[in-house]
Amino acid sequence: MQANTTRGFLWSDVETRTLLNIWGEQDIQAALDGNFRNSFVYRDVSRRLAATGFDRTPEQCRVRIKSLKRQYLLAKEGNLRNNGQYHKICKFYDAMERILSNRPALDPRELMDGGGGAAEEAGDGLEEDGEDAQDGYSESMGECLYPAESEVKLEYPNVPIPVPVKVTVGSHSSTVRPHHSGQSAGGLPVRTPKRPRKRRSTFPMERLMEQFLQQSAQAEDAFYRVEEQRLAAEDGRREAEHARELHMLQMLGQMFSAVSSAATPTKAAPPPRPPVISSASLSHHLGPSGHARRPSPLTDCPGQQSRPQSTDPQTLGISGGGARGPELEPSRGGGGHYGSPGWGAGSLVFERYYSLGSSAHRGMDDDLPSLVKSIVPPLTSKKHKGQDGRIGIIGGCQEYVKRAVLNTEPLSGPRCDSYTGAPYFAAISALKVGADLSHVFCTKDAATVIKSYSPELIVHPVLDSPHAVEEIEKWLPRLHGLVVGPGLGREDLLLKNAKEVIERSKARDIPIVIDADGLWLVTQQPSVIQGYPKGILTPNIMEFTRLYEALHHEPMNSTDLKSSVLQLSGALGNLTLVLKGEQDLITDGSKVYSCSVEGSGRRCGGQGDLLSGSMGVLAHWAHSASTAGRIRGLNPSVVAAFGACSLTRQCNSQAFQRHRRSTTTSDMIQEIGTAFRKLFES
Ligand SMILES: NC(=O)C1=CN([C@@H]2O[C@H](COP(=O)(O)OP(=O)(O)OC[C@H]3O[C@@H](n4cnc5c(N)ncnc54)[C@H](O)[C@@H]3O)[C@@H](O)[C@H]2O)[C@@H](O)CC1
Ligand SMILES: Nc1ncnc2c1ncn2[C@@H]1O[C@H](COP(=O)(O)OP(=O)(O)OP(=O)(O)O)[C@@H](O)[C@H]1O
Repeated sequence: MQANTTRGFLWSDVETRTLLNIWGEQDIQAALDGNFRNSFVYRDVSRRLAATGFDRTPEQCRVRIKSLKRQYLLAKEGNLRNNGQYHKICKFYDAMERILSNRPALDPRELMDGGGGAAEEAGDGLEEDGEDAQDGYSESMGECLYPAESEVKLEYPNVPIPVPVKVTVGSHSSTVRPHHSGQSAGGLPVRTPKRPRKRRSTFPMERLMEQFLQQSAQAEDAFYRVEEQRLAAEDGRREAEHARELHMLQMLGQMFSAVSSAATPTKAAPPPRPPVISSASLSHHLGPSGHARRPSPLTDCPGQQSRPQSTDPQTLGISGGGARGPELEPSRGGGGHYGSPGWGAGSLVFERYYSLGSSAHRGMDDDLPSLVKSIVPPLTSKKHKGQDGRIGIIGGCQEYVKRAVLNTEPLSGPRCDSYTGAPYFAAISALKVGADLSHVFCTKDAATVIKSYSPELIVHPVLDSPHAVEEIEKWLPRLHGLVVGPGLGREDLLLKNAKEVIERSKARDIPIVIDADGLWLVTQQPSVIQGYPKGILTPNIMEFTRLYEALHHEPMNSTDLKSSVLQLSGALGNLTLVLKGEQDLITDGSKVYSCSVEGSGRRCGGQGDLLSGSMGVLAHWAHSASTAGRIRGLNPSVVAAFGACSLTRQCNSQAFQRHRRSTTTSDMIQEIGTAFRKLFES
């Protein structure tokens, strides 16, 4: 007698093969065919198996066979034969194939409903089959795990099939209730198969695939969630580390300044008052449009008299497009004032110099380049359009107007307020830096022209409409940053509308950058932006001088620009100021930072618009970062200003390397992507 290798409910391969040999015998198959009351057949199978040395109950045999049939069916219908996978699903595929290919069809009810009446008849009840459990089938439930979706293409014989062989029928045979009274040749009762029940069986592979795909998608989701958490944790760790380093550097800086002030007590004394020059003398120095009269913020329009005339070679007018006169070259950028070694002293003023890249800066406590890097939002697939910034530009007009005089001075002639380039430069720069949407609010006539420059811009022809403020205000809830002034012109109506928009934007806490003609407005009505923590002014030397004199009612000291910016910022309620020039001076009234990223000698018009447009985006990012606690101890507006200055200068340098003297602002805009990467993403 063959040794019984059965352990518990597990079927060994030898045992399974023996079972299959018995089950495949012709008489057994014939008895099973079309016969759903088959317990007597399995009793015979069990007896024959016992004769080979394996003790299994009839029910165990039936369940094992059922399981094997499911595996076979799955492998066969899943078309796995071609790719050789079928053996993985049905180990005994070949044996099953050999046996079942002689049968007309495989009865799904044997697989799906516990073998018809057999389960009811089997006195032993159902036992869990270890191997079946491993296969993932639930034998005890008597069900296939695959829900009904696609029909199994199985056929049933219409007529009872005679059973030509003798099968020992046990005492339970009496319980078999044939539908037909006919007898087989062997005397066994032959039953007409029941009308097929409503099929719960369906082809499982599709369902399996669906489940598999669902699970893969879930696994992928879970992976990304974990990955996001990991990145956030990493960010947090880096920020904490950075904050700690900053703190230590600050402490070191304080120690050094304490030591140095103790060593040189005379340094604490106020610097000697430098020679004073007025905007008039500066204008005289710069060109023929200078005016010696000291302006008043309320009644005077100092710039109006010094407005560029067509004779000024630096004016951007069509006729003035030639190269700047060589005699003007040194005066631009303060004629060396910015670089003057004299402006380093003064106990109130802490200087910080930065040049290209974070490694080259010589700052002690505030690592501005790194801070700018830290505010740049990551590019992830999880974001939606608009999240990285929706920026609005207030400016752009195209009209030839006779200007109404705002002061007592006579107007020296018609003035062309026709600026469509400036708002375009600002808006496209905002996009190129990384804003998702850029809106231009301009006059009706300018809109088509601006739109024609770029389809990427959203242009609103509302600035001169009777309901301009209401029209623009509708958009404010959607804007993250506002740039007021590029190409705004100086028409009363437009300035009035711009002023109202600034007021309403302040009420919404939107960062506001004011440049060009917007500064003209501030010169006349400083209160429009005074003390607003999210405001930034970006004057060039002319605009700065006008502002200074309007606020201080005295000529500006142009030899100590650092003190001047501090004073002006203080007078404007610690507003952030950027004085553009050979070095850009940035302050919020507490310290002066200097951005001296190398540019070039090329000073084409529109560079300021690139600066203000990109600053609008960076201001949004910086304030968001600050709200999220990623910038501590430093005014976010200062960080944004420093970022935009570095970027503009880097663009200038890169464009100049390619185009030399023919460099234009459009060439610089082309460089924004690479310049940004080089400065902030390397
Ligand atoms: N393509 C365009 O449409 C452009 C339009 N722009 C717009 O033109 C309007 C007037 O702007 P302006 O800048 O001409 O302002 P202003 O009308 O106040 O003129 C300033 C004067 O100062 C001179 N100046 C500027 N910086 C100087 C410096 N560092 N040293 C010596 N002189 C200096 C200029 O050459 C000019 O003569 C604004 O609305 C502005 O936005 C400019 O942004 C340039 C490009
Ligand atoms: N002498 C200089 N050397 C290097 N960079 C400079 C110099 N002067 C200005 N810049 C840079 O050019 C940018 C624009 O400054 P600019 O003085 O041209 O502004 P603007 O006159 O307002 O421009 P716009 O022509 O748009 O009105 C600033 O970011 C500044 O850093």
